[in-house]
Amino acid sequence: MPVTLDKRFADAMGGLLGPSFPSDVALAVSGGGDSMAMLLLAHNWTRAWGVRLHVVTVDHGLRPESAAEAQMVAEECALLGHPHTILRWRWDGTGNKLDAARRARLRLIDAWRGQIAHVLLAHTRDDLAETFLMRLARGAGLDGLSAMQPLRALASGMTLVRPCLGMARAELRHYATVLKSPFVDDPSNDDPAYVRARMRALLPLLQTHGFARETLAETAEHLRAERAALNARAADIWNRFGAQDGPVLSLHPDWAAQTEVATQRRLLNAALRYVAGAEYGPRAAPLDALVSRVTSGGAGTLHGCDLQFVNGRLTIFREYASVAQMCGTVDDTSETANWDTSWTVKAPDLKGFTLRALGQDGWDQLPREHREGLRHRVALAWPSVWQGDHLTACAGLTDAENHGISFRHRGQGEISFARFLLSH
Ligand SMILES: Nc1ncnc2c1ncn2[C@@H]1O[C@H](COP(=O)(O)OP(=O)(O)OP(=O)(O)O)[C@@H](O)[C@H]1O
Repeated sequence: MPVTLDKRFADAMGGLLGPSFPSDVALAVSGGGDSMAMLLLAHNWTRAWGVRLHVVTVDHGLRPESAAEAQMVAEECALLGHPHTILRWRWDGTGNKLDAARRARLRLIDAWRGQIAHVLLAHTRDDLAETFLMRLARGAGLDGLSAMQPLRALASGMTLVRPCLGMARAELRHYATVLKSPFVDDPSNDDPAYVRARMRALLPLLQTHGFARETLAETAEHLRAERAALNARAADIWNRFGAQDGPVLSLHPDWAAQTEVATQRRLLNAALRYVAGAEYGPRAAPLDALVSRVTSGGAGTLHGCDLQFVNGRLTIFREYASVAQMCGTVDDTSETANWDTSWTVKAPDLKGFTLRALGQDGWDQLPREHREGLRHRVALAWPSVWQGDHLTACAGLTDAENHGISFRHRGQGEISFARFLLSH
């Protein structure tokens, strides 16, 4: 079996990232059987391709053993010769514990990865079937039911890669066992307090009534293909009618007449998620209302975005009201700071500066010549750097005008909307 699984892993990686592989990829390894098997598979694979692996474990501190488990992964990585990082997180006791941990994990890995775009996760065919059932129980639509994709670009520029989606959990655990890899079993995987664990327990029962796990996984894959086809149609419309100017998207007024409603919804859903840097799109009813409004010439706001007609084009940008409260003072000697998920601010030293949205008071402080050519409503939501009440720099101005402080939106280079649209 190990040989077969190595070949399947290599084929999956070739299909997802080939033919020219990135020089570096990150691997999220919890210490569980699936991700420890993935570590070995990736290790064997990189030997053939010369790709550098960077392994990361998030110690959630939710169980007393978590630090030792992270250490176990560190030791295995040392044996295999790959760099390993432990990121620590502590739950503040609010919200759903596992959900909060998952979100924090992605956020921490995103902040840690630096220039590495691809992060490999060890989700299996069993996870695919379980997730499908969970989403079905919640009455999800196409996006929810086809949620687990082998390749998923996030608005932040991080791309999640799931090369083990075609493999069963039992196969991966067997692989890890045969190769004598240590791994741990997280007891929360079987704790009926969690919905995923309940679905996991339900699957064998369903199987006896003719609902094969494989069929559920296949249905999820069929829906994924439908979703990909819809994304491709939306991308085609975008390529014909759309334009991106950093964080601002716009569409030629003819776009709506050429596009059926399902594709209009798809395109706007993706645009809202992209501009707001949101993990999920808006709910169906408000999205439908927005689509009918903007396709008949009206403006609107939804999901942290503002949609206005500017010079005849439907223009989509960050809504000021959604970022007006985001304000933080940098308290260490950092050269970079992140703002509103999609912006990076760089300066020789940001210590003591405050980062917030420009707002009307910031706009009023911009020299008149700097305001020319800027759009007031768009600019209000821009990140800006302040010293007390004094505006020092803001996005939309040149680095020289900003005294060497630079603002970079992830749409400027790292991940364009066109790319996001095809792989979200
Ligand atoms: N604490 C963690 N640190 C790093 N990566 C993690 C962590 N927890 C989960 N992951 C990554 O996310 C994937 C899916 O997470 P999930 O919680 O569903 O994993 P799991 O079923 O416990 O899997 P595994 O057996 O691989 O740990 C894992 O396969 C792994 O790649």
